[in-house]
Amino acid sequence: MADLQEARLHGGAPIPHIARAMAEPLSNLRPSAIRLTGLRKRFAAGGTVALDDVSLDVAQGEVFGIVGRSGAGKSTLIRSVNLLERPDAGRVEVLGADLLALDEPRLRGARRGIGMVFQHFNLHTRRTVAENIAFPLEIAGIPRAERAGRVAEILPLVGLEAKRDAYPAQLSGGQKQRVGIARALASRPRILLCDEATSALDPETTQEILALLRELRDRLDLTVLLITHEMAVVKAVCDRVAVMEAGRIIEQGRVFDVFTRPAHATTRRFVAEVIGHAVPAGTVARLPAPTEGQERRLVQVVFAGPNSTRAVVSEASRDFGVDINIISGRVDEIAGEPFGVMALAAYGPAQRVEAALGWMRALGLEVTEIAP
Ligand SMILES: Nc1ncnc2c1ncn2[C@@H]1O[C@H](COP(=O)(O)OP(=O)(O)OP(=O)(O)O)[C@@H](O)[C@H]1O
Repeated sequence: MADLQEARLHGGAPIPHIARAMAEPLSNLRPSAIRLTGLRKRFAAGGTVALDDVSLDVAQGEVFGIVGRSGAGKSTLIRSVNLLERPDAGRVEVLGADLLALDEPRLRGARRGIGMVFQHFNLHTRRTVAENIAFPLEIAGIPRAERAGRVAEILPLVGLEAKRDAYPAQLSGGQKQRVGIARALASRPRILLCDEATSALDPETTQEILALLRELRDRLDLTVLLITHEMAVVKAVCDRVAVMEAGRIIEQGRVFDVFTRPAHATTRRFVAEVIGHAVPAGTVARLPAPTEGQERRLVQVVFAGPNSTRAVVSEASRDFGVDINIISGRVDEIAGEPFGVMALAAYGPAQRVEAALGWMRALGLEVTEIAP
């Protein structure tokens, strides 16, 4: 019961090992790579507001995800970072440069430091893999010999040496996206923007591409900003995430914190898609009713950090004299940290049930009521 005593000593505040898990995010330790301030964008007078006062700070070396439903403003936001979309108001700073203040030649230079990967790869079908990768360098006027050198440097990074002379039609979806990533890296950017880069891929290939992005981030010290409508992508690859809705960022934070403590209802729905803790109504209907003098509380318990594998249910049941029925449960890993979620039905005299749930909360677990 060491954890319980520790939790009591700390009066229900986050206990030290959980506080440690929430330690300094990368964003506080490294300078900013992308800083967006007060961005606004409306495509037509009286039309939808695509960006409504959006501010965002992405640290160098981070993989930062923007998640939101269709129409939330994600594409407009990511395209604002290299000014493919010009905001009506606000400030766009990339690696310290104020992009909106640059003239055209300087903006072209700044854009070479920002690679972009697209959902549908956008490859030239009549060019080979090597020629596709070299294409942006050709446009930038880089001599042939140097282009060849860069291509030779990049191909092994994306695992495509053997496909150098293949045409896009001869490649799988995952290989096509590797070409898309290689092409984005051709100008040796410091920043990679990924616009739904895995949305056209099957789940297994998605995981491969996401792993590649992380590996490239580590090897090349890239900053990666990606947009997605899938929380599973965020879970697999991001360090931090911002959730967008109707042109606004409604929540942002470390992926682990957003998954374990989503503050906004929309975020909770996104998180539920991945960790699947919704309890079917039929299951709830079949649960036994509480007996005379007892109550039944349906709760969702989120286990994070060191307590994710603790025998909380049996401890609570034994120490507080309540019966606990496990309706559903799973343990997972998010951003390398253990994480579990369970739906429980607790039966017993009201005070004892309340004490058991209070004890779980004091351990640092998130306990929320599920509507019966
Ligand atoms: N070129 C455009 N002209 C007019 N309206 C636009 C244009 N581009 C986007 N919009 C509108 O701006 C809003 C935000 O769109 P945006 O594409 O940024 O959202 P999204 O989150 O990326 O969605 P999706 O995943 O469907 O692309 C939407 O209402 C959309 O209809």
